Amino acid sequence: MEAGVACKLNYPTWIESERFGRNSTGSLRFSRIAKQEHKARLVVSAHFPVLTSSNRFRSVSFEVSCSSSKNFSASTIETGSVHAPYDEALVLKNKSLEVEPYLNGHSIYLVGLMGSGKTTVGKILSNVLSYSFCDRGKCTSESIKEFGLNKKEVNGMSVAEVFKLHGERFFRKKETEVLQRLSSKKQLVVSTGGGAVVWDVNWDYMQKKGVVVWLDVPLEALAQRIAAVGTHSRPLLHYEHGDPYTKALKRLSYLLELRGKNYAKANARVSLKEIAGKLGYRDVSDLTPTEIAIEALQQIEGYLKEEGGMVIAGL
Ligand SMILES: Nc1ncnc2c1ncn2[C@@H]1O[C@H](COP(=O)(O)OP(=O)(O)O)[C@@H](O)[C@H]1O
Ligand SMILES: O=C(O)C1=C[C@@H](OP(=O)(O)O)[C@@H](O)[C@H](O)C1
Repeated sequence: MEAGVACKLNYPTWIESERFGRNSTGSLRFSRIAKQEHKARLVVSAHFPVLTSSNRFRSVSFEVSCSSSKNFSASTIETGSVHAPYDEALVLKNKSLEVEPYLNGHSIYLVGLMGSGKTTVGKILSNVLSYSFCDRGKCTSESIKEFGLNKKEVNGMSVAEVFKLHGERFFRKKETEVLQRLSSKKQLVVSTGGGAVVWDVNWDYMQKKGVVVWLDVPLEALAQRIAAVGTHSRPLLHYEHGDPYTKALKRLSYLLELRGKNYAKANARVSLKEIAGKLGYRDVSDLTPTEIAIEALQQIEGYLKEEGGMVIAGL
């Protein structure tokens, strides 16, 4: 009987379709009742190892045991291993469902140096949580579109032009005005500008109904990303000389020294170095934006759990 039941059940398909969670290593048990034949209960115990950058599949070793309504003592009918894909979209969705009750409508404000992925990761978070995405001021939801300020443009001018015509202080004041207006809204993911952390008043606005998350990316990785897209839209890099990578690295090192303590005030920190280490990757550039978004949710959950849930004023 056992062999017959076992043949009809495709364990690899089960294993691939089950929720593995995000732990880098661990084990799971799950069971199915086979209704046909003799009402047999099959239990699969699966053990999965650390992910490596060279292989986004997990080699899952499993043991299948079977018991029936007539014979309760389980006997092992098969052991083996399968290659189960790591479905990051599914893991992200599951994580967002887990975090939502703790988040309870709090907005998420992403902070970090320019190029740290606030826009890229922010869009992923807003999609999975069904929150509006705001690239500083301009949001995807109609009701808040009137803010009309976004990263690339201020009143029709590029950020670089605003810096040139009106100076950095004018830009910062606009940034603060926008954060003030966003601060009364819930269910937003806001990609702030790299310098938004410097003015204390901005923290009051971001934390009024929001959790602040710092995307902590190594400087070399940031410089590489910026060099790949050019420095034209980031006026603070124009002060330096050299090729785009060198310009970015020099200025970002200076900015990190200046702002490091401000970023460290964030409620949750997403360290790319730490995620890469946890997942067994050699380099932070192996991380996908979705993997970073998953870690962001994980850190937000940790923070909110520690804070005893919904402590943010006004929620
Ligand atoms: N995890 C990542 N891996 C590789 N490139 C990334 C990653 N996240 C963002 N980028 C790239 O880096 C650049 C800056 O990202 P962006 O999201 O605009 O950063 P920010 O909004 O913090 O300035 C973009 O070209 C983007 O495609
Ligand atoms: O670090 C900063 O002070 C700035 C970062 C830029 O935004 P990103 O962080 O989106 O690049 C932009 O706001 C402006 O160039 C100033």
